[in-house]
Amino acid sequence: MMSLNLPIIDITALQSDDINQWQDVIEAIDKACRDTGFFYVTGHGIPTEQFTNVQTMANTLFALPEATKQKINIQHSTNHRGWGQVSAEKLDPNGPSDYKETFDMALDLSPYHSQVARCGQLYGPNQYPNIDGFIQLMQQQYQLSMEVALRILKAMALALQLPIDFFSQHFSYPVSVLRLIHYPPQQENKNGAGAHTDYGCITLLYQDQVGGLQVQDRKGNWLDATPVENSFVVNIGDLMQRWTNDCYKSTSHRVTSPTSQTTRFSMPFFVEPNFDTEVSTVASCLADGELAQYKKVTAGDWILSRFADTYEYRNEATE
Ligand SMILES: O=C(O)CCC(=O)C(=O)O
Ligand SMILES: [Fe+2]
Repeated sequence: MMSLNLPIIDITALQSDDINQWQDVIEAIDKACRDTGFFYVTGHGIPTEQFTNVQTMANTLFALPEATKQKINIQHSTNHRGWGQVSAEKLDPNGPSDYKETFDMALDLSPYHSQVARCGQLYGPNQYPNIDGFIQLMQQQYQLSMEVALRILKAMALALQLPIDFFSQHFSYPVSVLRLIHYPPQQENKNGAGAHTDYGCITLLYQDQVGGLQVQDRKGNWLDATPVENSFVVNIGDLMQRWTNDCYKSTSHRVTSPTSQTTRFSMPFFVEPNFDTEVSTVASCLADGELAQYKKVTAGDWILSRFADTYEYRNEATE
């Protein structure tokens, strides 16, 4: 398996109030988005210690007895929060089930919030395990990740000759999700997570040093996205691809399971805007007379349609 030469982009400059300082980063991000749609980001400002703490917390969660985790099973959540058992997901609908255990959290809204009435399938309360400090640490991580994401989205907007807040303005009630993933080792079947594209704007992925993430290049080859310490792997999701008329590519990726006693931890932050965000091709991504390839879509409707492909139990529930 070949390694992939994904660019490593230090985004420290995006913390500067002086946008002139952003130029090199903007150009590097723009190039990576037009090329593989995958890049590493360093200089995000989140200390290593924070990730270590979250990873320790995740280990505690996944080590709980099965019966305890069942109490917060995502299959009993109307708004897709909580613990997902091994094989609950099939990211490649035509492939085998994913060999991974998950925990999803997002914006915590009361069941009576007006957004919940708007879309109860994506908004509402979280389901948390009863572990000291868990809620606070996860909410912190969500907040910190969101700040990094919005900085990157601002750089992308500028790269696309759009107003700086073109994307970030749609994050007052985001449906973004922070997910913890535990990949147990396997002997035979090597699928950890099936080939897929992500649904949203971008994804920030923290991964430990075990490896297993693979990205498909333009020729269809699967290449290793080897771990880079203290970085996020950033990739483009479907909504951004639609917004940019394929200028920015939503690239297929998958995960192979670790073998022989190793477990792998990863933590994607799926950066997804307000449910009602209308996504239609931006003018700067169309040449004169060129037609948009995608119809206008509402972010939430798009995400729900992709969910339906991934989780069989959701279809059973709605049929
Ligand atoms: O665990 C990983 O490295 C990637 C997971 C992923 O692609 C996803 O959950 O969408
Ligand atoms: Fe993914």
